[in-house]
Amino acid sequence: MRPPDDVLADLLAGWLPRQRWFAGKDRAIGEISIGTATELHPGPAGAQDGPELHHVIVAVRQGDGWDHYQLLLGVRHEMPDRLRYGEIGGFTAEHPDVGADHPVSAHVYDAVYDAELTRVLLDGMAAESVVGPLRFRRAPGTEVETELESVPGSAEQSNTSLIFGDVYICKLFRRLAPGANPDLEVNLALSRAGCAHVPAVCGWIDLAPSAAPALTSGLTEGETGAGEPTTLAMMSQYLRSGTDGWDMAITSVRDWFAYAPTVCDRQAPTDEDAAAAGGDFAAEAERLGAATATVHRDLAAAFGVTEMPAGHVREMAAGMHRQLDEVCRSVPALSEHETAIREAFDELARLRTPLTFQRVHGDYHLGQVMRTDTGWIVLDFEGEPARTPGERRAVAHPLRDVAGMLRSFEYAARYLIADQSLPTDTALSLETRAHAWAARNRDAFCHGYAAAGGLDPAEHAVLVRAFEFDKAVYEIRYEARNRPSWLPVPLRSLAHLAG
Ligand SMILES: Nc1ncnc2c1ncn2[C@@H]1O[C@H](COP(=O)(O)OP(=O)(O)O)[C@@H](O)[C@H]1O
Ligand SMILES: O=P(O)(O)O[C@H]1O[C@H](CO)[C@@H](O[C@H]2O[C@H](CO)[C@@H](O)[C@H](O)[C@H]2O)[C@H](O)[C@H]1O
Repeated sequence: MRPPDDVLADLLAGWLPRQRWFAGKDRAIGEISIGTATELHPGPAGAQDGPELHHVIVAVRQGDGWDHYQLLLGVRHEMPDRLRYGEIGGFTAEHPDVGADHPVSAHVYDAVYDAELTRVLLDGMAAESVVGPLRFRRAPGTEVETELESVPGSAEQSNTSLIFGDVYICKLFRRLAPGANPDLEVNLALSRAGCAHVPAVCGWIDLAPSAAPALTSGLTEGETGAGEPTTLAMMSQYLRSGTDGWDMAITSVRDWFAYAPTVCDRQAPTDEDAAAAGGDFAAEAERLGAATATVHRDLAAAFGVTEMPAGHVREMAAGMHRQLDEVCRSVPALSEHETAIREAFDELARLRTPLTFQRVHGDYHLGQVMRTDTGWIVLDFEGEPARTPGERRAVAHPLRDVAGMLRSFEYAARYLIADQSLPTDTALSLETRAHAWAARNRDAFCHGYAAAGGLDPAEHAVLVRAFEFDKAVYEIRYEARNRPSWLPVPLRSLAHLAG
């Protein structure tokens, strides 16, 4: 028993825009339709009075475009308090045994909060089950433990991750794109190649190509995944000793801000200043740079490299201008920096050197790396969520990732001072310190990257500057759509970059 499609669509219209992973907060929802619905628990022969688990793909129209989201829906007659947080709404259903004459009330909710139901995912992967169009997979040579309870991850993220007993982390891709997800593809290839900087993949779930029509409404032919299975979820080894790079960086920034302003307000702090402030991140930033160069080397070995003629650089610059056109229309505050950004893109277009492209991370930032007891581990090779599937899997220049991480140092430096209500003097002093923190860690990261065999960012300043601006423009659109309250963070750091 699940809500009739029209009832579910109505309930979702109010609930979806409140979800962190919903990527359309800047536009009104025009229409919602239910694509596939697959009962995962109790299954056709199961008991009728226990909680139910349904896997549902919904298509959401906003303006002329459709997006497809994956949901795990729980259905119960009685909602325990511990699940209220995920409640989507109540509905009236036919009684399962006696039918329409005896309606019963029920609740539908986000089942990621219900450990009683999410274990079905582990069971499915352990047994390599096939349920309707859903195919559960185990990584070759891996056994999947099933007696584990899940809790949803608390990290800042665009999808939803379930942590199973500190053993596995299973990421449910929320906004689906047809075809193999690059996160799975790259992680499998890098693990196979023995790369020490990625977690082991333990299993995954995909959607059979026959169900692809549920995902392709409104897409062009090139974006429809060409008969491949679509990745729905990926389960990896949980890095229990790990700390998120973002959390580490923010701790360091906090120490830096708290330290005596007379010293920290210098534009180029010394090692002694940093040591006295405590929580210095520069040594980690340098190690992170080195790990990044190693991952780039392994990606090049696993997927190959492509020499791009100089003409391609002009096309790349044109693409950056196009994104800027679009984002300036939706976020007018960006227009203030438009001239400086366009100049950087034009300078890029004038470069005459051929460039070596390869598979890269594609959305590299401090939230995508974890410091563990064995070193830095790189996560989430999914590419930027707002890009098309083709763009996410395309080769690119490795300094694009470097620029992404440089932007992340700028973000971390300004996250704590995004509050608009700070008195002007305080804001100015903190901005100076933010700049100093970012400059120190940017330098350390670039040094580590070049020393470990990566291209030296200092020798490719035009490229790095254009990539940084391009990323900043992307971020402004991302924040407007996903986390409007964060918009001041990239806007402020952009003001600095645009000088
Ligand atoms: N293998 C892992 N072990 C421990 N924590 C992880 C692991 N993978 C991801 N995380 C945590 O989950 C967060 C989000 O992961 P990520 O793959 O970036 O998700 P999303 O694509 O939804 O942003 C990371 O920042 C990290 O804190
Ligand atoms: O990690 P995702 O693949 O979901 O990436 C998206 O979300 C990120 C935020 O969760 C976003 O990153 C931006 O915010 C980060 C701080 O939360 C910051 O470290 C990054 O530098 C900044 O770009 C990312 O852009 C987006 O694609």
